[in-house]
Amino acid sequence: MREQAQSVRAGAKRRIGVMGGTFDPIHHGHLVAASEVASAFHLDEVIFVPTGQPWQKSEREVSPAEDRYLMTVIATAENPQFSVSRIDIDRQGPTYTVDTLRELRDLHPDSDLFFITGADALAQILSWRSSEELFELAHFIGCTRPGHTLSDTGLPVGGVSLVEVPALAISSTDCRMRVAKGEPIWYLVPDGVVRYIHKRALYAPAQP
Ligand SMILES: Nc1ncnc2c1ncn2[C@@H]1O[C@H](COP(=O)(O)OP(=O)(O)OP(=O)(O)O)[C@@H](O)[C@H]1O
Ligand SMILES: O=C(O)c1ccc[n+]([C@@H]2O[C@H](COP(=O)([O-])O)[C@@H](O)[C@H]2O)c1
Repeated sequence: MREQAQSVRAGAKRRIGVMGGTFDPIHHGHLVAASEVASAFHLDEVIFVPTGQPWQKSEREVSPAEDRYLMTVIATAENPQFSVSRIDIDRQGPTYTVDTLRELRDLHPDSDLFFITGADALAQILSWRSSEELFELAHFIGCTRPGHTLSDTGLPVGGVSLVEVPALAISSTDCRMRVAKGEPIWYLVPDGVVRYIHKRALYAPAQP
């Protein structure tokens, strides 16, 4: 029976989760969402893809891509199912998910891609570049997030699944504000990320 299951699996396509984000900084809300979706959708792996230039966040200064990339590596290092890709930070210009998914499809032609997003990002998806093509490249999985309504209204039928994940009312904005005010972020982000933020003096108020 076990051998049969393995042979079925051997012929199956790999199932790859893609968790895109600015990750400024990465926090436990991101990690729980990725872990829950990996389990619920039987994913073989999840690739975290830090954005290069998040064009819909252009109204605020974003930390250097290299810092956001390294924090994401630190946060995911212990999980053998998780890895981090540089494709978006190494591409020039604004980051568009359609480019991310095209590149990942070319790198993993025999895999099915599942793009993982929180309720807030899912609600904006029709404003993303080439949004109609996105649903041909990947299946989208929207996760619940405290303070946001999860809905697939207006999105292609069959192109999106909605998943309830354990609620973590954590945001990168709140983490940045806490650091700026000298408040703790222990247990909101992985310990190594707390130490990295202090080492690089990220989010600290500018010196007069
Ligand atoms: N607590 C959370 N629960 C579920 N999904 C989340 C959570 N925080 C972020 N996400 C999702 O993770 C992805 C990347 O998010 P992002 O890096 O922008 O973090 P953020 O906390 O929303 O940042 P910011 O506060 O700077 O806007 C998005 O799809 C977002 O919806
Ligand atoms: O493709 C787009 O036009 C687009 C616009 C806004 C956000 N995204 C992607 O959505 C993901 C979450 O973005 P953010 O800004 O909430 O960190 C991340 O992978 C972004 O690249 C993509």
